[in-house]
Amino acid sequence: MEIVIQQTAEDIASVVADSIEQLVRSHAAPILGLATGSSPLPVYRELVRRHAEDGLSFARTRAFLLDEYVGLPQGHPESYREVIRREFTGLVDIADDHVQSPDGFSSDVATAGTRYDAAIAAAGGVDIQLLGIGTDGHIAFNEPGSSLASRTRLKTLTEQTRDDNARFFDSVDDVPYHVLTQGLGTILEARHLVLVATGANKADAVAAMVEGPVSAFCPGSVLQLHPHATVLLDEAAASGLKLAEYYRYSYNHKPAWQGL
Ligand SMILES: N[C@@H]1[C@@H](O)[C@H](O)[C@@H](COP(=O)(O)O)O[C@@H]1O
Repeated sequence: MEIVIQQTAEDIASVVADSIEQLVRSHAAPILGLATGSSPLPVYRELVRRHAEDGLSFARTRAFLLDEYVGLPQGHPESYREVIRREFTGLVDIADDHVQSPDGFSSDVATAGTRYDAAIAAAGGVDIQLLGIGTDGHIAFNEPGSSLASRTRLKTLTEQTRDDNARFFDSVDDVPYHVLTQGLGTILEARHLVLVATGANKADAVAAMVEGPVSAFCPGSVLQLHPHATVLLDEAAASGLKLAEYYRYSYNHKPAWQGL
């Protein structure tokens, strides 16, 4: 796992956008894994800017979302399908039918996960998977206790996550209890994992993910098992890391050709 500490969320966005741009320009059929939440928003803003100003095209790109609420009506503004359309895919030239999400609107949520994993595999797998982390250490919607080998499936949100996400709804009572989420095993199959965390409220979860034991108790810690995982942090999110100085030193001495 590589830890990259930057001053601001915009600095992080620029580094991540470089990596995505390199993939999208060089690959015949790039596959992006997209995350919702506020952490990746500066990355999306930077990609939209590069699309508008530098001609960065996503016409050959396909995208898979990490997760989706279950029980919201189709087209609900806070469904992750709508959020990603509003924040990113609707603002660039990626075809709408090239963006897929777990079908939280399905009458058959029990099998929706299996169908979603099959769709990702049929597309050839995800090249770059963007991730955030919840204050309880969850990635996508894999709450503490999620199997490290889990596949896309129905999960129940913790009260902490429902409280954290209440800011997007009129009240916490409107936050669904259930979600469909890529499993930790599904996420591990992406070729490059890129996790972004900013702010002091993420410092404990980041420390547990990076320097704690690999444990279902902190689902983000599963990144320690991936051969190519990059964690991008601002100073506040990195403030609980014991080896922060080493991570800075290592990144500063990285060969220029290596990229993320
Ligand atoms: N399902 C999403 C996660 O993918 C995201 O990482 C997390 C943190 O969100 P934020 O970046 O807004 O803190 O929120 C939600 O629970």
